[in-house]
Amino acid sequence: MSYDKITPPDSGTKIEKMSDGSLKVADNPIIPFIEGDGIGMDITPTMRHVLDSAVEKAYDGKKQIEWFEIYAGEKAVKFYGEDHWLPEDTLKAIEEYKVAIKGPLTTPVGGGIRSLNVAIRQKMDLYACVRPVRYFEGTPSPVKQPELTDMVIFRENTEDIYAGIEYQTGTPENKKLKDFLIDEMGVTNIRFPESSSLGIKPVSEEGSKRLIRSAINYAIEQDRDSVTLVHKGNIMKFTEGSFKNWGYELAKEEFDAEVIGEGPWCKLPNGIVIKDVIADAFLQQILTRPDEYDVIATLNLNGDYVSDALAACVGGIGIAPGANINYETGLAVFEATHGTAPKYTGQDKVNPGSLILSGVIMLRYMGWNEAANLIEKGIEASISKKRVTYDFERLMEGATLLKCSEFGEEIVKNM
Ligand SMILES: NC(=O)C1=CN([C@@H]2O[C@H](COP(=O)(O)OP(=O)(O)OC[C@H]3O[C@@H](n4cnc5c(N)ncnc54)[C@H](OP(=O)(O)O)[C@@H]3O)[C@@H](O)[C@H]2O)C=CC1
Ligand SMILES: O=C(O)CCC(=O)C(=O)O
Ligand SMILES: [Mg+2]
Repeated sequence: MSYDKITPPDSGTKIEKMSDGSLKVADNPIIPFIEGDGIGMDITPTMRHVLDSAVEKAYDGKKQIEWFEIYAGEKAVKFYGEDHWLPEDTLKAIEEYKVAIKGPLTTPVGGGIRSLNVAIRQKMDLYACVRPVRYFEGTPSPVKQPELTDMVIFRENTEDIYAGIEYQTGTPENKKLKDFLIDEMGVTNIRFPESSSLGIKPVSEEGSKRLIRSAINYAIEQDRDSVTLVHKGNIMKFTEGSFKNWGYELAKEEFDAEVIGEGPWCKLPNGIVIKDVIADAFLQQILTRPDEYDVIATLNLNGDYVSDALAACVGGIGIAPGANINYETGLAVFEATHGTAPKYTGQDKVNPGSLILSGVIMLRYMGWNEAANLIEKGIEASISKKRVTYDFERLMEGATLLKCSEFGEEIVKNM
């Protein structure tokens, strides 16, 4: 593949997807990375240092990641020029090297460019946003029993209102759509038609089923107890309600699930329960009875809200990791759940834990479990010694405040 402005490292090997579905990962895979805006400049170098140290230690120097910097966001504009927020080079590199990791990217509110994070997911068709939420012993938490929270969120990543089909009030497109809805579809309940902006929420059977299928497959592989479909189908009957119905249909047709009692809950032959809950009730129950939930499958916007809320239960957004995956093509981009936290940019202050743990999921995806285990051990030990960044330190008694890079060193020391 030829690139316009970037050059892959001289040494290193591409990760390949094999015909049996597995990934072929050499001892020196090339991994593209996007530094990210805002605190990206703080957390990304720390993440790379921790991953490199873990790989070196786990494999006695026999394995090594060959990092390949690619660009998006503000750094892309500096490197490629005005309006080049997501260069073609970047998409090509992700496609060519299959597995990449990124820092957060800024999205302006109410105007300006649409989300580059969402664009990467949509353009690469990374339909499953997988966000595991677990508790690390000793982490400060606002809930009484944070150790009861152990969930893996599967958030649909390509549809829903994130499709960006929106028409601002006052534009000709908005008027055209409104006229169509009122005159041809007989819509009477747009409360203030003259001043309403409009948005469209596409939710498909195919998109819902592939996401729910990946959640059920994960539950089977990881021996989990249940998969819960989280939706707001009482209000949005044909989008969120259909998501729920398609989920049960898939469980029965593809996984031989049997209906429990009157239904609609059902059970797979291996005992995994498929159930559903309305999103607002779910958001209160994750605080009151988190142990009733395990793998979660939900739509894009619900998944966004649920991710940050669950992260808060186990110590905050500073240690909430994520992955964007297409299980058919094998393409995967790993990224933290949090954003660019601009007020902390360049201060070497924030918690790099989210991006480091995203790196841990990436190592597991590559089959490098020994290195992943070392990093988790290092994080656990650093937290239990109360040597932590500001977000944990302000909530812990007797903790030592570390900078972002110092926390990275602490993890390495404790591996
Ligand atoms: N995937 C992505 O790239 C994402 C990008 N974004 C984008 O990021 C920008 C900022 O979004 P915003 O809503 O402020 O959300 P952020 O997640 O960036 O920050 C909100 C708050 O979360 C806390 N926080 C975030 N990251 C860390 C960390 N690493 N360590 C410790 N605390 C952390 C801070 O809390 P406190 O103030 O209490 O210290 C911070 O003020 C927006 O442009 C948004 O669109 C948002 C989410 C995801
Ligand atoms: O793209 C953005 O700016 C926000 C994305 C986000 O909040 C998320 O992925 O959780
Ligand atoms: Mg979010």
